[in-house]
Amino acid sequence: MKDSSAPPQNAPDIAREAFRRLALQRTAPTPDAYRTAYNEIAGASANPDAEAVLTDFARNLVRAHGEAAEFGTRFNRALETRNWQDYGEGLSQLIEKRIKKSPPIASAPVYLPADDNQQVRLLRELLTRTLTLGVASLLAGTPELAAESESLASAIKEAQTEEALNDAASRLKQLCFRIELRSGDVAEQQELLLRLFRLLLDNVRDLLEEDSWMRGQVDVVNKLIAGPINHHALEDATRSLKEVIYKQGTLKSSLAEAKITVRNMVTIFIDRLNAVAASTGDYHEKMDTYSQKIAQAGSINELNSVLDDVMRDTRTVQTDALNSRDEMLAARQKALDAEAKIHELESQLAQMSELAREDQLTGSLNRRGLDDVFEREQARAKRRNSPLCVALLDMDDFKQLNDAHGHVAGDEALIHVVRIVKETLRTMDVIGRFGGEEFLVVLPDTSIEDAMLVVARLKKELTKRIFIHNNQRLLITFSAGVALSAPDEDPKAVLKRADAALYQAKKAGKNRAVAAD
Ligand SMILES: Nc1nc2c(ncn2[C@@H]2O[C@H](COP(=O)(O)OP(=O)(O)OP(=O)(O)O)[C@@H](O)[C@H]2O)c(=O)[nH]1
Repeated sequence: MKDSSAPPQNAPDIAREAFRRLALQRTAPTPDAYRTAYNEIAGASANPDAEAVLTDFARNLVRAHGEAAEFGTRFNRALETRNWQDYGEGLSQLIEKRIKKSPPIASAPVYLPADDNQQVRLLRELLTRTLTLGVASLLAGTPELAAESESLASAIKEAQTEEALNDAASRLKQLCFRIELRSGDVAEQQELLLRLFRLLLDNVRDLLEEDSWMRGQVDVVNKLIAGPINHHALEDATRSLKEVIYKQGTLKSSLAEAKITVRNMVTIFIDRLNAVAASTGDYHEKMDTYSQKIAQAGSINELNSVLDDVMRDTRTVQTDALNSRDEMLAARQKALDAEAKIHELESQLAQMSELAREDQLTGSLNRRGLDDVFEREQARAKRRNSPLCVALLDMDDFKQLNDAHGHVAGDEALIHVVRIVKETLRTMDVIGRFGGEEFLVVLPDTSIEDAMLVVARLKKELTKRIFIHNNQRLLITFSAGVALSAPDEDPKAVLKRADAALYQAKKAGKNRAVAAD
């Protein structure tokens, strides 16, 4: 059943109630009177709580002081007379007054909550530390950016207002932008420097082609700039470069000293020869005079005195000649000693240079050394029109050997293989370490058939001279790819063919050699 005291809910009911109210009040149903009645009924019905809210608001204002209380009284009046229009106008005026009274936003500091919650405080502290300790020290090379980072950190630490924080945020953005620009510049500069350095090294290398001992130095520097440049690599390379420079410097100065000694010896030698030539020349002249005097001598006494002169002069020449002979022998000995020293020093230099081409573990050549040898042998093969072969050897199941017997056993096995290869091959054949457990053997003046026989001989030798580790006999085998180099073939292409043949050998069951196409 419908509650007759409840306000009407829908439009037809509200309209009916409006006409009823006008009739009861004996008011003429003009459009204005009808609209007022309708709105009154509809307003109460649409939001029965709105009036309560407005009443509360007015009541609170009345409790305030001054102007606010005046507005409260006005609203109360409007409520009593249900003059919503006046209430509305009053509200607008109140809002307008409040806004005008407030100072302009720019100068109104909006204080941040005094008690930032724990996380915000932590974040603020982290940002400050990042800027002072991290970013500023990374920017040590750019003092103005480092200073800005530190000043920004203290600004963030002290920021009390939203405005101060906004200001810090835009400074932070600006700083990031400047750092980005700066690091771009540094990376570019570094790249340019490296390129320049490489160019310089290449040129130096060309100039030093004949001067083999200097190549050791160039190789170390080349290695340094080839890989990824990190702190460790830089330290290692600098240390080894210093060592090489120091050793080469010492040898160079000893070599220079030895050369000076030889030169001095030669000078003395020539001086002595001159002295002998001079005294004997003089002697011959005197002898001519004496033989004339002898021929013209008219008496024994005269002849005796001439002979006395001859004897005296002869003795002088003999003494000079003996002195010269002793001095010359001594000088020759010194020259021989100096020459021996030069040979010794030169061979030391050659060894040092070889070191840069040598694999430290096995003492065979390294990749760089192999490149040089292959290039040299290819040129020689072309000149002599002789065949040149390479064999790429890869240890079989080496990982298994490492896993079962340890890495040291693996290392010793590699050394063992190199020793056997060196002892089995001719002196002109060369072995070098191509990669971890891969070796390249360069076989000059060898046809592909002979190269296959050489590899078979190596295999046999490895089974005969078995590798022993911790009193255990371990059989080491390898697979091989053998290739004949065409006269002008790019070394990379030869190796690629050898590698493909090696792959075939592995695929076919390992412990075998395959000749490349
Ligand atoms: N001890 C030692 N092991 C090395 C050295 N260089 C490479 N190795 C190891 O050699 C193993 C090569 O493994 P793989 O490439 O799987 O070859 P593999 O086990 O010989 O197998 P196959 O070639 O298929 O016969 C790896 O375990 C490397 O760690 C080295 O200098 N010393």
